[in-house]
Amino acid sequence: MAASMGNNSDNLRGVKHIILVLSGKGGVGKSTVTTQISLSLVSLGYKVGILDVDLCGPSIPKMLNVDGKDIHQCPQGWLPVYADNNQRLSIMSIGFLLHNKDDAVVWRGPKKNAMIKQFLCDVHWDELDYLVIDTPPGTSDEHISIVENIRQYNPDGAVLVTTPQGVSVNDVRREVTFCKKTKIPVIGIVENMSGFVCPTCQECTNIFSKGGGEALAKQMEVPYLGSIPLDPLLTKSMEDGATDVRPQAVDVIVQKITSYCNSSLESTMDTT
Ligand SMILES: Nc1ncnc2c1ncn2[C@@H]1O[C@H](COP(=O)(O)OP(=O)(O)OP(=O)(O)O)[C@@H](O)[C@H]1O
Ligand code: SF4
Repeated sequence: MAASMGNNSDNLRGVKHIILVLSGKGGVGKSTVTTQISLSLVSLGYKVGILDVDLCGPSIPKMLNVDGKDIHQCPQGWLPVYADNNQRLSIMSIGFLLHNKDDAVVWRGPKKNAMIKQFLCDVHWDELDYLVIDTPPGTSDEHISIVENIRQYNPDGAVLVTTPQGVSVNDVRREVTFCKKTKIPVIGIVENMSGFVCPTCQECTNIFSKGGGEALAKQMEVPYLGSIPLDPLLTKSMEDGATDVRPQAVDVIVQKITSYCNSSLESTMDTT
């Protein structure tokens, strides 16, 4: 891991909006949704940063084809890696800092929490419209650490990712409770892997019962942002680090996220 440095608490000051991406369990597509949301924001002209704090499974660098890049330091902290030629998408991942990909898996809680704190404070993002934070699965001490370290920057809220299966939906229920307890607003729920897109004819077939995320959103009185189907072309593009396949549903979800964030910014300005 890179040399440690002092906490530069001003590094998030130039970030207009902070969004957390949470999921109740692993493998439901949290990193995919983080990446897709970010690419959609960039396509709208925003300057976006992705902070990959998934200590045990940092997958963002591979998905954006910047795996193995070296991290450089400046007086204010670590410099993120650009994932596009126009320098509108910058990435910082715990994966860049680990010599051995299995290191973080064996860390105890306090070491993980210290790492998260340093990671949130010591990355020099400069000016960003959106910082999208990919968190570890579940609701653990690590999540509390993340929330504690960003609270002073008024994060806009959390996007909760679920899949249509009942067990995943139950996990999201816990995430909603976590957000309520930690006073992080829920921007909304995304149902991922909702139906399967046939690679031959592009027909979408529902394998699991559809609509669990929407029903849960209604029940928990939080917004429903939309569903993203399981698309083998998307799996392949994520594996190859390509950024050319973005389901249409993502842009619709991002429209809802940006209008939520703009209205939360307006209401903050009204009260200041
Ligand atoms: N809508 C989708 N269509 C096709 N493939 C998808 C979709 N969502 C996720 N995947 C694939 O499923 C796998 C798991 O996704 P991802 O890594 O985003 O999950 P995760 O919840 O972040 O997992 P982890 O808990 O390990 O961080 C990846 O191979 C990804 O490409
Ligand atoms: S959706 Fe159509 S093209 Fe795809 S596998 Fe089924 S029948 Fe074949």
